[in-house]
Amino acid sequence: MAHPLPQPRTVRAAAALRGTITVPGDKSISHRSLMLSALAVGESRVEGLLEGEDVLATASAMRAMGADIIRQDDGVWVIHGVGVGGLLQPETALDMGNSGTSTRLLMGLVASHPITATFIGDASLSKRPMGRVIEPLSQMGAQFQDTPGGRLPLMVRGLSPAVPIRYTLPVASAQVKSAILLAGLNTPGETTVIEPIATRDHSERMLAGFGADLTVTPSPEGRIITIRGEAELKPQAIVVPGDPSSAAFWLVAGSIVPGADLTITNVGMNPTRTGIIAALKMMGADITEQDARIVGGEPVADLRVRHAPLSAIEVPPDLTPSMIDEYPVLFVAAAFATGTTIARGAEELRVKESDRITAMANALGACGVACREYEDGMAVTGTGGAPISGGATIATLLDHRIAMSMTIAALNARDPITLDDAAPVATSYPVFFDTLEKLGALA
Ligand SMILES: O=C(O)C1=C[C@@H](OP(=O)(O)O)[C@@H](O)[C@H](O)C1
Ligand SMILES: C=C(OP(=O)(O)O)C(=O)O
Repeated sequence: MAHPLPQPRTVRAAAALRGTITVPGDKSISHRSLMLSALAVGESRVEGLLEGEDVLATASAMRAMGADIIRQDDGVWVIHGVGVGGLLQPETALDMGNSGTSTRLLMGLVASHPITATFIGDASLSKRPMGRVIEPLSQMGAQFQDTPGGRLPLMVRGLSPAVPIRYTLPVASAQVKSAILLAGLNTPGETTVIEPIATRDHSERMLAGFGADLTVTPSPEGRIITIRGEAELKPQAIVVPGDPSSAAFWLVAGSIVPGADLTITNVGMNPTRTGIIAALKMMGADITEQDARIVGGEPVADLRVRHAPLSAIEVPPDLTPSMIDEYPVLFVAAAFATGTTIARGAEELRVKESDRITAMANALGACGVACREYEDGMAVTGTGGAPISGGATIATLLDHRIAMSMTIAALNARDPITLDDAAPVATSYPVFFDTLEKLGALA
């Protein structure tokens, strides 16, 4: 969704943050809920769906391909699907806005249907690499319009029946894995993805939950995930847990603002997503997990975070996939730690909504924090808990996570920090500033 005018916003230091808050539904699970429900025959119901722009882009695209998707007044989303193999050719280009997940996963769905679709997106998405899905989906028989560099806009012509493949992921990406598995849903025979490094497993859990014939086998090469195609999906009632990637902002806020004591309820605790909690705890963060339970097949818990002195760490590279979206806010935590935190092995950060290494080095640097960029990560030298200087205007670069991370940094800065454009927050967390206000932090 294009935002015609930038929405600048200035954030000042906050007094002790205290209270109990919730975070919106998980973005990854929300996208997949809509896609799989749209492929099941019958009525699915989704509670707690993230109503952020990225997920709304998925909803519009699934409607354009034939699914009936409505939001009831009580906030429950009701979907009547078309059946696997039943997607219709969209009449106009599919506008994916800012959402890499929508784009790559939907390319997978189109790849094995006898339809053609054109994908377009905003300026940020149009710079992101699509070659990573073009390559395996081409092996399955899909055709892509000639696209030097593999960027949007991109036209995909699917093939039905498509060709099953066995594919080892060259990059640790849940989006690439999911694109192939979704293409495999409508492909005869067995489609296999080998994942040398485990990434978020929501697609596997949800495909199995919808009744697809899917197996996951650990092996020395990595996780071997096989889906038997031409499946029939059964409609489901889904409850989406709170997004741990959104909770991460409050975990860092609670850690760096003196006197803070926050409880975030109903946070998804899928182990493929909780790297940020492990990293913050290694730094000395005071985070406790309460009332661990299972909701809709996913582990959830309430998280309590209290202000605590943080110490620098070397972030273990094996945590990277389970905290890939949380590095910007981890760099903020590092800015308040004692010592120099070093994160390496995270080169994927350079191809997100912005180059998140350079974006955060520039943003924190402008606020007086010493940062050193590496090709695959960053070193950040912290204040030992004292306020950062702040007093800068930050380029948010159509990147929601840069905007929210620097908002959190502003909560313990001597001078206010201005975001040149806060609108991107709506892609994953439309009520982010409402929650800050509720906590009394938007004086
Ligand atoms: O599959 C998903 O839902 C996602 C996978 C990750 O991307 P990559 O697969 O590119 O690592 C993540 O950054 C994104 O926010 C959501
Ligand atoms: C990288 C992200 O999302 P996407 O790839 O879906 O745009 C994100 O939410 O941080």
